[in-house]
Amino acid sequence: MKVLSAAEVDAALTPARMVAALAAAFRVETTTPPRHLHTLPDPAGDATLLLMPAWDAEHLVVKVLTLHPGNAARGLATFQGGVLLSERATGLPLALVDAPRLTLWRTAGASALAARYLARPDTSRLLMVGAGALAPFMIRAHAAERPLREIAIWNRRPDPARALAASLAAEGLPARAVENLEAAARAADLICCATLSEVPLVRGAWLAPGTHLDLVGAFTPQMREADDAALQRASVYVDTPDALAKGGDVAVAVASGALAAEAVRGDLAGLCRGTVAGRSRPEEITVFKSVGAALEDLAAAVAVWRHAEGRAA
Ligand SMILES: NC(=O)C1=CN([C@@H]2O[C@H](COP(=O)(O)OP(=O)(O)OC[C@H]3O[C@@H](n4cnc5c(N)ncnc54)[C@H](OP(=O)(O)O)[C@@H]3O)[C@@H](O)[C@H]2O)C=CC1
Repeated sequence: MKVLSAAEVDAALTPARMVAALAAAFRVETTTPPRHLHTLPDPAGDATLLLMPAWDAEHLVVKVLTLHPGNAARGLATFQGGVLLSERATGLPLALVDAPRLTLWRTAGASALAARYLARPDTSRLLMVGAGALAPFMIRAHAAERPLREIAIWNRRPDPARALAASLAAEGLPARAVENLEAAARAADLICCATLSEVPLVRGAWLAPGTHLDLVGAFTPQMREADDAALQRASVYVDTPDALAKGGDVAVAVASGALAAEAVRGDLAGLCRGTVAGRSRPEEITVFKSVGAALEDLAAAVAVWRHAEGRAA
């Protein structure tokens, strides 16, 4: 069994390769049983253990991911864990892949894939809300899908936004930090949020016709990145039906009655299979809400393992 580190994940993947693997995975039949979430009591802040299984005809994965809020003070990353990739037919373990890194790649890839169907073809101005671990992956994934003229980065604390803008500019991307969120949101074609915010950051009233809003962060009912008005003005799509019941934003709006569950147009599998229509008009506002799916981990782990084995993707 290969043990594949974060650096080996980076060496194996490109945004285009990741999106292609996800597009293929969403088109075939996979099984994704409900994820397990367990609380691990911890004096430094309760930790969470997440178990996410999925399989298709050839492979199976179980992602084991822990979230220890106390780890920052210990000089360790908050998220730890691995994705165990095995042969479906025999159970033979093939690889143990760095789970936090794989999660960054597949989450960004899923949003970029959704934006293929939901963003305007002439989208050229991206606003990134948040400057944490996911932000550079989200920006690179969206930038690989379309030529971006402007990349604005807003963060609750301005310094991480400035640092991220500088490092992306050094890669040749047209990135700059901004401090006025409303002005930046009004000027954007594509707004991507990846934060831990508990209050709506992006207001529906700010969205220009034709905007695509990509909501990645809120994963509990206590979390929000966009207000109800943003969801009510938009054609809303989700990564998987889980997003209707779990997480913030869409699930919260559906639970409160602010958004009818039937108003949600469909999921990423439907978009990829052509059974759900994407954007239909240039002035339509669209929302994609993701909560993550084990089938994305499966697609990403297989792509990384195949690269490490020297096999074609
Ligand atoms: N949909 C999916 O499939 C996945 C979603 N996620 C989620 O995406 C989000 C971002 O992940 P990641 O980048 O790894 O996280 P990080 O911890 O690396 O970054 C968190 C970001 O959120 C900002 N933030 C924290 N608290 C607030 C707040 N109260 N208001 C506004 N901004 C805030 C931080 O700003 P500051 O620098 O000021 O602290 C920082 O920009 C998380 O919620 C994570 O759970 C992660 C993986 C998969």
